[in-house]
Amino acid sequence: MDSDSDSDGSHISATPPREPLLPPRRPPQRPPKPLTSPFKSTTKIKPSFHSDTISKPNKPYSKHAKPEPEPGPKPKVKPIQQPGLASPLGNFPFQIRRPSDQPQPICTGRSLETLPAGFFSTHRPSFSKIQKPSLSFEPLTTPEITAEPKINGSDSSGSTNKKFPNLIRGDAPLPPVKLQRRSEEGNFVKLNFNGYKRKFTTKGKKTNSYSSKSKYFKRSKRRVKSEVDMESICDEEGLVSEIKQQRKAEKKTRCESIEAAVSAVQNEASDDTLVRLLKAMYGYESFRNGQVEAIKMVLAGKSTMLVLPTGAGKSLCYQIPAVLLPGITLVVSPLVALMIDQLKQLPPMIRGGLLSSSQGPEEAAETLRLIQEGSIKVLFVSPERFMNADFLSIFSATAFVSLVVVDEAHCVSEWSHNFRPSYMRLRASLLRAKLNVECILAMTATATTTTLHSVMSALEIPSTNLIQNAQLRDNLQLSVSLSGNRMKDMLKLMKSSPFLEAQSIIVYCKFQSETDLISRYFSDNNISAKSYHSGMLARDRIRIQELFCANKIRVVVATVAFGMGLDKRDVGAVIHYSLPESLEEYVQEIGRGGRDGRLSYCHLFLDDMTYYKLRSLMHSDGVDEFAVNKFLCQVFADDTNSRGKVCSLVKESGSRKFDMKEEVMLTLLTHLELGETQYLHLLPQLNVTCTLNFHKTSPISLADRDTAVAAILKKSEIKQGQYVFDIPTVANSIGVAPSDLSNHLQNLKVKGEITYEVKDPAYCYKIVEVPSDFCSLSALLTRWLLDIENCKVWKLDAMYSSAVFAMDTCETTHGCDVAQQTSCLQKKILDYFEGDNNHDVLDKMGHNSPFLRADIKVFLQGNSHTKFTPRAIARIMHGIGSPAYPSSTWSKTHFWGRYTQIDFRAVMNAAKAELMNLVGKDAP
Ligand SMILES: Nc1ncnc2c1ncn2[C@@H]1O[C@H](COP(=O)(O)OP(=O)(O)OP(=O)(O)O)[C@@H](O)[C@H]1O
Repeated sequence: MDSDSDSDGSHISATPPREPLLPPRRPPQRPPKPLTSPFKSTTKIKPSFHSDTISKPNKPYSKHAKPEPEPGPKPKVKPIQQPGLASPLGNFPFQIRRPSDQPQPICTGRSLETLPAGFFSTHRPSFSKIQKPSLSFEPLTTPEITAEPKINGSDSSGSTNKKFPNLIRGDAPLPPVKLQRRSEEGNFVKLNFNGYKRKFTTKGKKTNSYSSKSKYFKRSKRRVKSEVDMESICDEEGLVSEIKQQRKAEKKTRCESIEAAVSAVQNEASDDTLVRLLKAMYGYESFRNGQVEAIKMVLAGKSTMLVLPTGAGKSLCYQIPAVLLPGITLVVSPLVALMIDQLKQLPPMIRGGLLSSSQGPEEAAETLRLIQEGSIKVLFVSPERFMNADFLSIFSATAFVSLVVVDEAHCVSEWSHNFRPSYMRLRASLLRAKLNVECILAMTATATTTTLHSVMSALEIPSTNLIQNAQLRDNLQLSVSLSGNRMKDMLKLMKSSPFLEAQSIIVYCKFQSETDLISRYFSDNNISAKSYHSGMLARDRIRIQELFCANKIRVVVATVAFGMGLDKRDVGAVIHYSLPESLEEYVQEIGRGGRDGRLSYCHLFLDDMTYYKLRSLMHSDGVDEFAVNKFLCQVFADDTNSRGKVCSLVKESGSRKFDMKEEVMLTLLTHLELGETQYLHLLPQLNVTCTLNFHKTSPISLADRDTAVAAILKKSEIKQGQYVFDIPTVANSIGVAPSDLSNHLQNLKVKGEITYEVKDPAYCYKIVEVPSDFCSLSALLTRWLLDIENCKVWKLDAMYSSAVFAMDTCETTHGCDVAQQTSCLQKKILDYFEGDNNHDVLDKMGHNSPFLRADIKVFLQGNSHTKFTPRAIARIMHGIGSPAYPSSTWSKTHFWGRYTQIDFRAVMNAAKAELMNLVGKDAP
């Protein structure tokens, strides 16, 4: 089963350590469809995206039983220095007035220049000839922030020609580019415009393949409704048909102007022609910083790393190429909710689709049909899709990919705040091999220099192809305050200017339980608020987001699950009730504010208890070398002859056995696949334990004509008349993939031959190479995981240090007032992003306690029947549950969470010493 993530996007649960995690909800079951198999029965192979099925057993086998059918440049950023007005809350003398009612642009553009037509018809664009490449990781110049209103992010406002701090120089004219084409006769314009014309001529019909809810569909409905209204007023005067004619003519004109703009770009992709297309497609007057450069790079077939602030308009940088390039633009996105949002935001002339594991088979089949038909131009997928051979095969067989867009590209790097093992699969070599794609566009709003290095290296993006603007917009006013009672202080803040006037507000909390508590508190105090977190039903989350976007709810109190990709323009304030885990997370979250270019107020409440709690949580993914060693022994079946074998690792039991989170096991398995040596090949995840009943034909007779059934009979245990077996074991014995066996079982089920249930979700893999030295490999992997753990701790400390600096040090050293905290925080943030993950940060943790060893000793004596590792003891003392020592059991001890203020490693060392002591005493 593919596992598209729809979580908070973090290994760490958005639940306080004391609360046990709820199991994930299963999607509703769909009626089974006949699937193909490599076995005796012969049906045509169809790609399947649902390989596991759970069904209730039918009646057991009876001879007479009947089968039952089943179902660019970093803008100089100038600190905002506004005369703040005193707030009723002593600490927050915010300014009430917005500087202007005019929308403020996010960044300024620059003049666009053109090279002669045909420049690229003889040679590939050579940017090096036009602009001087400089090192991409050079520190950026000191930012300046200006709160001056600008006109729609363009230089037309008369802004100065700013220097790009990176490679794509703002002062250098960019050449037109020759479009990347597969073949000379590629009729891609026609293809796009088929889709486009359909959009404009079939009113109210589906546009994007996820379009039952798409805005275009809704727009059409609205249009129809308004037409009905008009009808009642104007019918007699015969105006209705006139209006309709007029609209038709408008659409035709628009369509023609886009068509003309597209062919102009195809003749010559110059700044002018691209601006014309921008205007025709979106109605925007000019490109924002970095956009035209990125589009040109992509059109020239050059892989590009694009780092622009939140809300700067990164999506447009793949949408325009998608219209111009011949094949499909594949957008890899980390969250299903994000994909849906992006799909909805596609302009009408771009037909989009998405594939996610939360879709039903019919929906997925319809999307695949559209891909094969060539109608889909932009396809959104999760990175997990790249493990699915059926998915990849459609691109080698029928459709081709012109461009792969890696959205939230920082997830590729283990040094980012949001590393996803599934993103490791997005290597340039792999994408080239599987999709035959040359051009990759990686986009992010938040990446440190270290993160950028690793993303660009994985995606093989040359350092000359980095387009980077300051990762912070200049219309966010930032402030921090220390709070002893955050609830009360937050209410005060909400009831005072400028928060009182803010139209829409997002409050970010760390834990799900906090969101409910706060939204209730707000509601009790006459502030319309709703909570939002990943533990809620998807439909409730969608509803809340819709109500918020329609201004029916003023405040959303959310965990990190809310907001990624949210493009509500008028969010006037973002409040952090809890400290974010990193500056990246902080920048992403405040980035939801002020997307209309107007000033947005971002306040952070700092409290030490949250910091300590988060600091403990940063250690919840850590593992010890001996656990990794044990894990490797199981993965490779402790057998040097297991090469080529298909194996599985049951998630739940494995996780308990090695005391490792499932996500950590997946990280290790992915490293074993994609590291320097390929030890294994990961297969789609499956439920591996199958309990089966025969119904129509006797098992023996069926086995006579079905090799899979024969193998099942050989490898099963019979329990209460049912056949219980391990799917990979049976698959191994007949040399097929576990997913093929699953599909075959489903076919037999549809024919009424069998019913079965599957359980035990597991990681499946094929062994490619057995490591020769388990010890050194486990040492290497542990070191790597430890570095990741340390990096997370460092990121939290950097966030905390910056907040403390702005609130405290900055005030005393530089005499800043609250309004000027913006410049202090901005400086810290920009330094952080330009640095290399080794800035000095505040160390607030204690490193010893006179009672620590004594407490550990008492704890061990009281639990002498249980085996502990130093890490397990430290986790208990820090109040973090783990698979083998769950909080449901261990939070009952009064040592639970007692030492959160002492550094985790110091507690581990003390625990190690006490354990050694104990062993010494026990020794004869
Ligand atoms: N050149 C432009 N002129 C005016 N508006 C623009 C321009 N380019 C993009 N926009 C608008 O800016 C808004 C934000 O764009 P988009 O969602 O692509 O931002 P983003 O960079 O992906 O942000 P995030 O990283 O926060 O998701 C959208 O409403 C988009 O239509």
